[in-house]
Amino acid sequence: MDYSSVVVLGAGSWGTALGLVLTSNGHSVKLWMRRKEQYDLIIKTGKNGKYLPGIEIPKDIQLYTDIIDAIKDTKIILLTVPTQKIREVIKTIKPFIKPDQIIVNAAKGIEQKSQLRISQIMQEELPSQPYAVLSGPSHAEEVARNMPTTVVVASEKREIAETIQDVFMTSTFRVYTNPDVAGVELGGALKNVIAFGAGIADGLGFGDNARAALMTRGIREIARLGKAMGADIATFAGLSGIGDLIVTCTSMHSRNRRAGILIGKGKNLEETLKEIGMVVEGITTTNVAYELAIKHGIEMPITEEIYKVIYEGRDPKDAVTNLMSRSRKHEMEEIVDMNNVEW
Ligand SMILES: NC(=O)C1=CN([C@@H]2O[C@H](COP(=O)(O)OP(=O)(O)OC[C@H]3O[C@@H](n4cnc5c(N)ncnc54)[C@H](O)[C@@H]3O)[C@@H](O)[C@H]2O)C=CC1
Ligand SMILES: O=C(CO)COP(=O)(O)O
Repeated sequence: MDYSSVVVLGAGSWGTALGLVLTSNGHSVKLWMRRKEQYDLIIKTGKNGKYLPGIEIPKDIQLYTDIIDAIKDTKIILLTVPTQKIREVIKTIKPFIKPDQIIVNAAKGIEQKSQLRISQIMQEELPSQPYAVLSGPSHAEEVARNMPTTVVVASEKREIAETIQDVFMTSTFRVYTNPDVAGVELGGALKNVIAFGAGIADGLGFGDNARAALMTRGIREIARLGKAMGADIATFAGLSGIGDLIVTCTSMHSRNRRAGILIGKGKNLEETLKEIGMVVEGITTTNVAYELAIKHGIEMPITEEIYKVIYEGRDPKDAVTNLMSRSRKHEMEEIVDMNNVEW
């Protein structure tokens, strides 16, 4: 089968950058955007405004504002709208989608209302549709400049994962496969919470030690929740787990980290989101992760403190004090049974 035609739904930073990868790989690419002003701006300037400054959009990328027109005659539908809008987009295309069109999700989040991952939304809305998720350490700003990047694509069906691997792979965009859809989706979503926290630490004026602590203890709590939710714990040691956590906690491209920095410096949430001007998935994911931790009985102290900062107005300095003064722990507490270990 010919997989050379792809439609990208969502023309923000990520959708545009992935559109560039696919075009450079010889695919025919359609880019759908909801807003006519954005369409007009790209036509007029050849660039995508604030979403990807300084990057030329090749004329080969066909622009659409009509989503039904856009998905026609394509083999792959790539989702790059913010997570909370994905169900709305799927519902819109549902009556028009063909059974062999593969949905590839590249958004990183969990639906707030239902607490569902994107593959679970697909199960509800389009259960027979072929599905894969693409995730990993990959800032749009670098991908759009052909800087070496590695990602992972997960699907329950090996054939689909390998098809999507071939479609995206270029000499600068290397794609691995993984069967663990839950792990890849959860790693990509939950790292944004920790990155937001790492940003807060930076905004408070802390250093590399605090960031390393948040990343190391953060991946542990991500893996704890992920395991309870059916993911393979090994996935969190991979590109969509620790890999994405590293890039998001350390890069100034990260919207989540930058938002955290502003909060750490004393801005409120409204000012922060306005200043970032792009989706900060970690805000809603913090809320969902906090609730999921309670539901599954999992200790997630970092997530809990970030939740209280965002949603209950806790002073970030108090959040740090709380984390530092927790009762003493064994580093491997969930692996080592302290009552039964000779030590
Ligand atoms: N920017 C990046 O480097 C990366 C982003 N992602 C993920 O990709 C997803 C999108 O992120 P970005 O492109 O950064 O966001 P963005 O804020 O740059 O763009 C989001 C786009 O979605 C559009 N949009 C908003 N509401 C919509 C709706 N109801 N219907 C249709 N379109 C709508 C906006 O107009 C905008 O064009 C997020 O889940 C993010 O976590 C994943 C990897 C890298
Ligand atoms: O997921 C990302 C990089 O892999 C993008 O993270 P931000 O949304 O924080 O920019």
